[in-house]
Amino acid sequence: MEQLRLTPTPHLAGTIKLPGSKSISNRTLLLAALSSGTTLVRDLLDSDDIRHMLAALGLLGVKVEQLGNSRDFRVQGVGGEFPVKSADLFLGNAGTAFRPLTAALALMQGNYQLSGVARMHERPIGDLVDALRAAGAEISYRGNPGYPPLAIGPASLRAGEVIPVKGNVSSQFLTALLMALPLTGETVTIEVVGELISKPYIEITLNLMARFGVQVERQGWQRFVIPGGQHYISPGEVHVEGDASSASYFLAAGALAGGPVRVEGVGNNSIQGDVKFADTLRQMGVAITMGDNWIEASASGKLKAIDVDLNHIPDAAMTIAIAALAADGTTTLRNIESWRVKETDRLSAMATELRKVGATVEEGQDYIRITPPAQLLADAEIDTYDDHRMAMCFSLVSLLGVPVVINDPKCVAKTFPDYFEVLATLHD
Ligand SMILES: O=C(O)C1=C[C@@H](OP(=O)(O)O)[C@@H](O)[C@H](O)C1
Ligand SMILES: C=C(OP(=O)(O)O)C(=O)O
Repeated sequence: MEQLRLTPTPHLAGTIKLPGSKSISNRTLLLAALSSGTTLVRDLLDSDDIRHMLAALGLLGVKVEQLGNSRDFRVQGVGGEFPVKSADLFLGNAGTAFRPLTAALALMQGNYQLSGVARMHERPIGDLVDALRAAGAEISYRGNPGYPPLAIGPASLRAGEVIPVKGNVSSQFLTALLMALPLTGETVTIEVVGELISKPYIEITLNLMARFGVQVERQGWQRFVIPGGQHYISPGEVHVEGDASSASYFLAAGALAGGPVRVEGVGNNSIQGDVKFADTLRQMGVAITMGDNWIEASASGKLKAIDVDLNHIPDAAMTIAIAALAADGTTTLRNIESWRVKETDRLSAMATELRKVGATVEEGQDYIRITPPAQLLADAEIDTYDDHRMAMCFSLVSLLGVPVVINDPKCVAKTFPDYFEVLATLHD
């Protein structure tokens, strides 16, 4: 097993340029592929999740050209229908590829097989499959009911139905329906059953759909009407902004190790909900400044313990669990049950690994309560569970005065392959 030992770095400052947003990269690739016209996608993220989407689109007959060695890509849209009608797609552990492709392929009148890594086969997809079946899709489970792998056949679409979808397990199911159902050309109503989680991700979806010419009428978070007769049309160019979840590690570094640390690529103009991570740091007493395209964090004394609902920023919320190690008391993160069905059971993993550095942790079904120790334990060997965010989060322990060992650090490849190299560019 590979291990990375990070030595204590009491003070860090500097500026980093963020890699592209995962959520925007994969949505933009799919929308560009489904649209009519050619789209120049600029500053696409370079990571495993995006490679899986690119490979899938290639197998489905979409022409995507990388411009030299840049992260700019030219996507030739297929005008609503993939030319390849039969394909076997492997999508790793990329939720932003698996869920939206399931919905789009369910409408393609072809035969497709979708699979992923073992963990992807433990991540639920039943609520999305139920919703697609209500629209007339033909989808079967090749393993356990409710989970990938899936087999998709030609649909017998039912026009004019109201499609119900549960919103309490993953917002990606609603995102997938929103992106795919305009392909039917019919007016479609999607009704969210129960409380919708991770709401800001739906704003990203609607924003990008609008850029590709498809408008959705919404009544709050409960009802989404896609008027018929709309088609995705390339806007010509889409720039992928920096990843706001990846920004959280550097902003936390500024908060824990003096700073100032500035991230470039997200700011006031961002369409990503995870920029709100900065507000939570502010609540903890961190000094935050923000421009249209940058955010800066620096420490201003000991962090304050907080009790917060973080349902709106489930990914960046993990970084708050680490900031809690530097707080003046017990911090409680609430309404984060979706952590249990992500790259690993993150509530259990976070509790186990925080205890290794000496924290007292209470793990609830949908919350975690963290009390820092008087003295952090040195050289804790942190297991990462093939979860990029576990590795990136626990790297920050080295900013709290003790060395830390990260097991299997390469799992950061899911969203941020050169994370540790970029972290090392911050200086004393
Ligand atoms: O739509 C998206 O781009 C995402 C939605 C969130 O998932 P859930 O809606 O499952 O919480 C988030 O955790 C994931 O990393 C990306
Ligand atoms: C939950 C995550 O990924 P996915 O897009 O696979 O759901 C994540 O990146 O934290």
